[in-house]
Amino acid sequence: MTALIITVTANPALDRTIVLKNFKIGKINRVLRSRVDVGGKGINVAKNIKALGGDAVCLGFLGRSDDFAAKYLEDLGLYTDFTIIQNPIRVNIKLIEEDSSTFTDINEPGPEVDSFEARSLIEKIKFWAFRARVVVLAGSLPPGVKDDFYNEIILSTKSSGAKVILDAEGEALKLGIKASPYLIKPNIHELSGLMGKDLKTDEEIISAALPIIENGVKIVAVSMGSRGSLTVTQDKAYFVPPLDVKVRSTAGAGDAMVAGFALALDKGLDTIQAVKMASAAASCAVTREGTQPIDTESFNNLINQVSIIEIPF
Ligand SMILES: Nc1ncnc2c1ncn2[C@@H]1O[C@H](COP(=O)(O)OP(=O)(O)O)[C@@H](O)[C@H]1O
Ligand SMILES: O=P(O)(O)OC[C@H]1O[C@](O)(COP(=O)(O)O)[C@@H](O)[C@@H]1O
Repeated sequence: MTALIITVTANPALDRTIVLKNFKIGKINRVLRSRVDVGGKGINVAKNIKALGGDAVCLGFLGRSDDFAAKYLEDLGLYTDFTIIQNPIRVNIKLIEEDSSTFTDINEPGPEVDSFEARSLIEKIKFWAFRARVVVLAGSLPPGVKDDFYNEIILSTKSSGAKVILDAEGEALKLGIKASPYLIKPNIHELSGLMGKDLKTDEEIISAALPIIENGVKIVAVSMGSRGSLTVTQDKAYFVPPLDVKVRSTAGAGDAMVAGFALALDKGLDTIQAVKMASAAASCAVTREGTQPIDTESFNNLINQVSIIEIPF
């Protein structure tokens, strides 16, 4: 078997996207249109890897009644090996207000997971990591799963040689970083939360990223929403301004970015190529409502428009 990309989604979700003209709080709101996507961070990463011509195996938790979600992913051509748990996955609301182009996420905590279920996912990940070049650990942890979940996975898959990408927040991110994943992709709010202060300037972001790199993480890719992204390595920092696209929904932009990085690492591309793929994928994602996969044609178009500005430090 050739090397694969493994994505782990501990907290999958059905993303219900609701489009309104404008949200009137305390009133009846009529929905213009809506859609449902099988999502959650690792799953979105896998959907986008597939859309870009790669292969991925989706691991994570799915409830006993959620086999439709696995079927949906298999119909997209993805491999799945979910750990089946008692309780069903959550529903997350993605609210789009057309008039103001405002995007609001309302995420449920997710199903309760017991320690036996958590242990069996860890064992599955260990098995698959030895068949993978890249392992993506992404998203929140559902109730019952301990904050050191990602930390334990990173440590226990080290000997596999697979490169781990971690996209998490809060304590799970903090503890995960201690195990030195290859790449982390916090957004600016998540990195600010980690530092305990609001990071605004490039200099502040670079200063926050460098100690993380000194501790063993190779790449800190910080997404900054409509401001683009800043990717920091041991000796270089690359700023990518946002591309000029029509933004229809920001949900899933970070996941598309991670998909670009994962695919680039899987292909053994250098950091500049990886940043290009990640940025083009993220820009593609914002042009589509909900967390549907990106499309190859616009990706191929946008990748030529990515400009990378090296920031000296
Ligand atoms: N409003 C926006 N306009 C243009 N590009 C955006 C916008 N929001 C996100 N992006 C693109 O998607 C990337 C990831 O978005 P971000 O919101 O920072 O991630 P996350 O979804 O993880 O919070 C950004 O670096 C940028 O390239
Ligand atoms: O696990 P979390 O942090 O609650 O995030 C889950 C949500 O994030 C998404 O994966 C989108 O993430 P991004 O906007 O960060 O790319 C949705 O599919 C899902 O509803």
